[in-house]
Amino acid sequence: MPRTISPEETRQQYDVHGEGGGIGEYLLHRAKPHLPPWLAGAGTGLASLPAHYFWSGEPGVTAGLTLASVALTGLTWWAGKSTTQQRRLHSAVTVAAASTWFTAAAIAGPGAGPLGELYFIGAPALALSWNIRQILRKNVEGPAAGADGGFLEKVGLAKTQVLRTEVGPNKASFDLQLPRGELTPDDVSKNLTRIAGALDVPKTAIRIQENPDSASRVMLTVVPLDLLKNTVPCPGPSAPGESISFPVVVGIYEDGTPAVMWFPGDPDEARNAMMLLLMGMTGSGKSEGGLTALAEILTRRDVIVWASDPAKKEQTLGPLLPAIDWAALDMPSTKAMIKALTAVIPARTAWLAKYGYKQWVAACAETQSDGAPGMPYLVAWFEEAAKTIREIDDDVFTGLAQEARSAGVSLVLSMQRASGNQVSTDTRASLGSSWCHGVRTEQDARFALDDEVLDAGAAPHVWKDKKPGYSYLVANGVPDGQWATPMRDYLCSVDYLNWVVVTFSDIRAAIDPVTAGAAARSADRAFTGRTRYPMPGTTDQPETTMSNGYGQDEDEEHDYYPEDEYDRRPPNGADEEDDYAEGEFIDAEQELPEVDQVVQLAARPPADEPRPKISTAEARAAMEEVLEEFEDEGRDVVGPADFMEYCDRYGRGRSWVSGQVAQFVLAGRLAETCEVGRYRIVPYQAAA
Ligand SMILES: Nc1ncnc2c1ncn2[C@@H]1O[C@H](COP(=O)(O)OP(=O)(O)OP(=O)(O)O)[C@@H](O)[C@H]1O
Repeated sequence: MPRTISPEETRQQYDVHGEGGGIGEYLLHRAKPHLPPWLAGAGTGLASLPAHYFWSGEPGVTAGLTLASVALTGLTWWAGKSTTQQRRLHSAVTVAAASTWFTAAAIAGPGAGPLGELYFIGAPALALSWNIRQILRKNVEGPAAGADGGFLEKVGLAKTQVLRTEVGPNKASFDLQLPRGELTPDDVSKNLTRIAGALDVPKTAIRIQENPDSASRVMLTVVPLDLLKNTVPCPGPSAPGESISFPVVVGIYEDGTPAVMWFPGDPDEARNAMMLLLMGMTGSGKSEGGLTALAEILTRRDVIVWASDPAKKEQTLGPLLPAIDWAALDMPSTKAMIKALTAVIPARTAWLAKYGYKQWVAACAETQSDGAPGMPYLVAWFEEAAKTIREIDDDVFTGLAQEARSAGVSLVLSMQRASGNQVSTDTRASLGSSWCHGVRTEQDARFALDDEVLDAGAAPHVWKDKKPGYSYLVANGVPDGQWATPMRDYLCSVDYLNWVVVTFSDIRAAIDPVTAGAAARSADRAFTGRTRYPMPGTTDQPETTMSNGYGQDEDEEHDYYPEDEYDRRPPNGADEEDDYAEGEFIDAEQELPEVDQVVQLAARPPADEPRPKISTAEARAAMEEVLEEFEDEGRDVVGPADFMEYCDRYGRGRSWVSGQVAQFVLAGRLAETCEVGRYRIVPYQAAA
């Protein structure tokens, strides 16, 4: 890396070119730095003469000089411990040789025995050894090459200085001072590929961050090893049962910090509600990333999701459908959802204003002071939005995105390529946040990421579809230093998605009367008759919610919210006939055993006595009670057949009970054993 050129070096350069005076002066000047070892040698020789004159024959001095010689050598060795081993040894040998010779010369005389020869051979040899070290330490290529071996010059950043270096285990950051008025951060961005090439790392390993206070300073970050290359399974909900105003964690950055996004705005943080463009070419992992975000959202207590996927229908959203309030899986219902949103947004904004909220905050979802039910946040998620936009007037989304912010609504549009043909510049601009996965070309990347993010080193076009789940998140609340930092989306297994759907079903918010009323008036049966999907583990068929009077009369708004709207499944399910214990196989050919006695245990219930009608929530609670009773009885292992003995308490058939047992397994309350159909009870604390 370059260093500052000192006045001394400048003068040396000046003199090298022979412009500083005559030859004698030049030679003296060049020799000066090498004279000290010679002067020290000469000084030692000269000092030995008076020392011998005064001290010869004095036994005390002899002992003192010998001790001083040893002490000086020891001190040199000790003092040299912070330097290189080579320099430490060289210094100690020099001091030992000089002090020993001086002691001998002071006692016996410098000319005694071999002392004279030793001096005239040893002193120049030692002085020369120091001169050689000094010459080798000097930069033979001259100051222009710099301490970085000319690296920055090679990559087009000549005269740049490194002000600060920070080196971590897999990350090196350099604060660069560019030559003022000559280079700008743009020149660094233009040269990122050269820098990456020179360092032999991929382009995505290099990023720059401009200094907000100076256009002549940038921070260059190099992350040589790709720590994101392994799939990162979703570690579980980040804030289970909390408000949607908590951050939604969707992946990790390369330094292991979580990648988070915020859906509602926060006036204290000057953060707007998120309107998100989720983009990436086919196979880049955007749908899986979307599922990760949706799964997080669906673990929160005060948010509902409306989602549309007219292209892939149930394929993408499949496992999450039971937790989604309105899933529009064809174009007519998607259009109805958009129409409903245009009515819902002003209705919600008016409600917020009525209760004195400037924008949606967690308190909006609580019961209000006058007893009015709260209003959960609404996330409207449009998969394959390009197809939808082709079918509708694109400007609808522009208006929706602009108005949704103040209505406690976030819009998410997912598409492969937000080009001008697919989505208008206005809509793109109104979305504000983007989550960009691999794309085909740099031009495509520009549809989702601003030039400044690309200039800072973001390069999703390098990934294409070869690195699924790699992404850049440029969203409200994400510090701009992270915008060009690659992240890896968590990958959620279907089991995990099922677990989320089941585990949080009880705390998940239901739609509020204002939103439901406005949607019903606007979309009518498309909303009121929307399909509800059965919980995983049950065999119930998707069910269409009944037309329940949502409709034209505004005064009936509070009636739009029937309490048990979600418990409309027929209480006995469609499978009651199938009400026998697992493992009971009846061989029709086998002869029946003879009856030897009849035991009457209890009066039989009348054959046509209906099962008690209780809601699904009550039935689930009863199942949980039964499980707890088993636990209290000290049973370790149970199976669906055990639960069936108590089916009157749930009023449900065998397949419903089996479904619930499957849900206990998904929730970790029961664990599979090696015996099919038998499950070990996991105590509550261990299951949590
Ligand atoms: N975060 C991830 N980590 C590891 N692998 C992933 C990740 N996300 C996706 N994948 C893999 O990439 C494949 C494609 O992902 P996905 O279906 O989400 O792509 P897509 O961008 O939605 O494509 P399309 O537009 O065709 O639906 C997945 O089947 C999965 O195997």
